Amino acid sequence: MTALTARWVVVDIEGTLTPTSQVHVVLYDYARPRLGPWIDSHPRDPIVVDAVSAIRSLSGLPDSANTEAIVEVLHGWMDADQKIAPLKTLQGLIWQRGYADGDLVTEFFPDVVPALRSWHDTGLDLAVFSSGSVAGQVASFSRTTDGDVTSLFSAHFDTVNAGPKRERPSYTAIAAALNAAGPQIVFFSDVPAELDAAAEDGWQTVGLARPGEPFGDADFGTHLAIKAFAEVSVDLP
Ligand SMILES: CSCCC(=O)C(=O)COP(=O)(O)O
Ligand SMILES: [Mg+2]
Repeated sequence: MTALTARWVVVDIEGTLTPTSQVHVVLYDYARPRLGPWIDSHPRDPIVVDAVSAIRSLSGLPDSANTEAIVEVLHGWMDADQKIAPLKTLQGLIWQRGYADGDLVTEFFPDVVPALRSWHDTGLDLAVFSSGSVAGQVASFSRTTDGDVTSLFSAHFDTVNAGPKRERPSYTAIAAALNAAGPQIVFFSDVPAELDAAAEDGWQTVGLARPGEPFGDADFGTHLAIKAFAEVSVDLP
């Protein structure tokens, strides 16, 4: 067991809290057939209008491109697992509805909720930094096989309110928003490049090398690497 001290615990979602298949299979399969109908049924929702306009400009589609062409771009991005902000925004809205309707339930790795609860009970503050939109994050924590765990988290960050996950300025922005210095934050992620960016900003970093996951055999370099949260303790200084 490795003992860490921190004020904030910041966690990634996919590959860290949930199996990658929870996102790539369950959530992506849910979103795929609903993207077109969602765009067409929300023609005046400014969030949807802005997302569609960003998709057009990022993909080089003309203003006249119809929903079918936009959905084709979105499916291509999903197939390539490109976590592009307007796609994540639309997915988040669809998942929010799916969780509210009872169609979706999040399944965490078994070590996750006991660790989150124990850190929260110890007095640590918990936050999320994921490519999934804040709306999607909150919805996915509201209906899980361990119940509603939204109250464990005091802050949520995504690529819109913080920035890309593999770039240092995103971590600088999050630390500022949390009113914390980098060394007071410990970040858990399965992606070494994300840990590198956080470490550049002075954060403590822990890699999740979960067996069977895409980064289960990755080289975590100088980052502490664990297979499950039970291998570390985090306490207040
Ligand atoms: C309901 S949030 C789903 C998470 C998601 O969409 C995603 O892309 C996960 O990426 P992460 O940065 O958490 O690895
Ligand atoms: Mg991840």
